[in-house]
Amino acid sequence: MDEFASIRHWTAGRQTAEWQRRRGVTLGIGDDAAAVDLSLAEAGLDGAGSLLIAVDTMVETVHFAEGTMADEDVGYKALAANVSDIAAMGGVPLHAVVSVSVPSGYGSERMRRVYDGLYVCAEQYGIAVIGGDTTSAPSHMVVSVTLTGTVETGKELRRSGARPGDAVFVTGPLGMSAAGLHLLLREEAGTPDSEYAAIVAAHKRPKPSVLAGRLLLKSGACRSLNDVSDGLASEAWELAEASGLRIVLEEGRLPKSGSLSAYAAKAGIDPLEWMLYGGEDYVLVGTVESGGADAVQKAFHERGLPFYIIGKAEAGEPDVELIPLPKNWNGERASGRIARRKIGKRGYNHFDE
Ligand SMILES: Nc1ncnc2c1ncn2[C@@H]1O[C@H](COP(=O)(O)OP(=O)(O)O)[C@@H](O)[C@H]1O
Ligand SMILES: Cc1ncc(C[n+]2csc(CCOP(=O)(O)OP(=O)(O)O)c2C)c(N)n1
Ligand SMILES: [Mg+2]
Ligand SMILES: [Mg+2]
Ligand SMILES: [Mg+2]
Repeated sequence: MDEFASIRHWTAGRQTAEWQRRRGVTLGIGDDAAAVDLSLAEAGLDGAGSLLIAVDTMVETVHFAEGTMADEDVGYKALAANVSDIAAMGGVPLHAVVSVSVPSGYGSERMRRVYDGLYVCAEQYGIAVIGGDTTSAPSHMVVSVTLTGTVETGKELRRSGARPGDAVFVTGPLGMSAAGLHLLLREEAGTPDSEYAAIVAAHKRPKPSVLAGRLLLKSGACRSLNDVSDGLASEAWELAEASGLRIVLEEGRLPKSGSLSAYAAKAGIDPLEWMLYGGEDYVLVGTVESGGADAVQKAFHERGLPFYIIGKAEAGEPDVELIPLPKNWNGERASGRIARRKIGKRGYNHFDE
């Protein structure tokens, strides 16, 4: 199959013209560029919209490897990682443009499976796939997705809006993806123990919450927002630096799932390592004005969505600190309080030595 037949094989007949038209697409895959009527794409917003644009790339051996992700999972997660960035602006995802670089030995069927997963994600989040690019690659696969979205103009939730006194929250459990990756890289038997299905699923099929971002935006109480791709510590640092303040997290409030605890105990690893520095959680972290925190939490719980207050923002130089659990005390107390621990700007960094 040549390049053009392959592209048709991966994409043709996946989404109806009506599905695309509802997202403003007037010209989809097949010409020099796609065309979108933005006035249609804004439907559903509470007022005039701005265009959001994000791109994230997945590289074989860096983001996935044989044994950690099936081909379908790669396609799904390449799009889901971008959905997470649109959600982190309080926006609604709309259109995806997909670039793939494929080693010649991989064959068209394997890429079709990548697209099977990608279209599952597109269906789940209401996204129109409108174009892309295809090249060969020397030895490893690269999948890059550009995703557009829309958000009420001037209302997008930025990293820079936190203020001293805000409550810091996360919208889901932490560390599960890193634990799942640890298991997948070490599992010799093949099929992992079903007890750990949740951490494996968190790694392969993250579920970013667009609804969570929309609730935060509509609440009027959310002041800053980010998504957790590189780890809570790294993302909290981004909020602290963008907003110019100190973020103080409480270890005892960080949401920890049962399957994470069980697997960490088995692996002999402190789960806090994964919760702070693991990454790929694709939950949202941000701040709400403290007086509005209860109402936001109620709105989340009414919709069956998790919401955890995990700390607070304080005036000061950009910094991230952790109030440890009593078990981690070394007996020290600073001015009558539990000694806080500085949290380094550590997380997943592509250029770490
Ligand atoms: N090669 C690049 N050229 C221009 N901008 C970039 C490049 N790589 C990243 N950025 C920008 O830098 C910022 C941080 O990127 P990144 O850490 O990848 O964000 P995220 O973790 O949300 O995906 C984003 O605004 C992104 O658009
Ligand atoms: C085989 C393999 N090794 C390591 C990882 C862990 N990992 C790779 S990239 C990454 C961070 C997130 O990816 P990035 O490209 O930095 O996303 P962004 O911050 O741009 O959203 C993590 C934790 C993995 N997923 N798979
Ligand atoms: Mg990125
Ligand atoms: Mg992000
Ligand atoms: Mg990153």
